[in-house]
Amino acid sequence: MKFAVIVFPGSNCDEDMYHAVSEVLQEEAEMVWFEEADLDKYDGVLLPGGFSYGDYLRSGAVASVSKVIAQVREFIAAGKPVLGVCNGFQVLLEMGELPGAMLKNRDLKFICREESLTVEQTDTMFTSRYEEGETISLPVAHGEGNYYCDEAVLEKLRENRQIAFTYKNNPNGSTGNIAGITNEAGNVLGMMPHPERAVEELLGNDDGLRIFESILTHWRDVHVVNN
Ligand SMILES: NC(=O)CC[C@H](N)C(=O)O
Repeated sequence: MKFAVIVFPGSNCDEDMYHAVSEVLQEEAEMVWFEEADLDKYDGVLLPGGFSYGDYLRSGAVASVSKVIAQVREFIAAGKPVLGVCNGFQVLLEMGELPGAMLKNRDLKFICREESLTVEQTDTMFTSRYEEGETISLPVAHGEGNYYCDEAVLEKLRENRQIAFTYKNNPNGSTGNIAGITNEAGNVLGMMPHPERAVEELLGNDDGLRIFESILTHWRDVHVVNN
């Protein structure tokens, strides 16, 4: 499986994402500068964390109208997997590919620590390797991680089983304790916690690795023909 890690001016978790996929998952990955992307040759797109365009206007707002975005939309429309982490999640929200918006953290402070999460949904191409209801621990690092949506959207997210992860101890004020959601079609996951920072014991925790393994498992199920 071949992944593109999209790099924007101000991305700072791109190397971690690349490491997670190429060194730990041991699949192909390339760093792709947002102006030079040709996403046709990739099977998965990873939108990494960071401060794209210095979080100018709102986090992810400028990146969401940058050059690569038309191709990301085509990639999503083709049903291929797109994972947005932290700033990547913010970009997907600003694109309108995921419902809701991101506000500043409830306490107006940048939060950088491990958080316990509940895996709410395992029937997705991103979470199939977890147990439903399982508690995992992942690092968070954000200033604008307070996920907001109105009651009607929250209801729809619940009904469609689009809530993938919730916080056990809501650190930022997110509606419904939401830490990560998928799109309706199920091929886009946006999440604030950083799975790429928790993929091996050397990093203190490997709870994030199963997200990448789930994507790979799904891709193999669809593409690898057993003779
Ligand atoms: N780690 C990150 O991706 C930071 C996200 C974002 N720019 C924020 O602080 O909210």
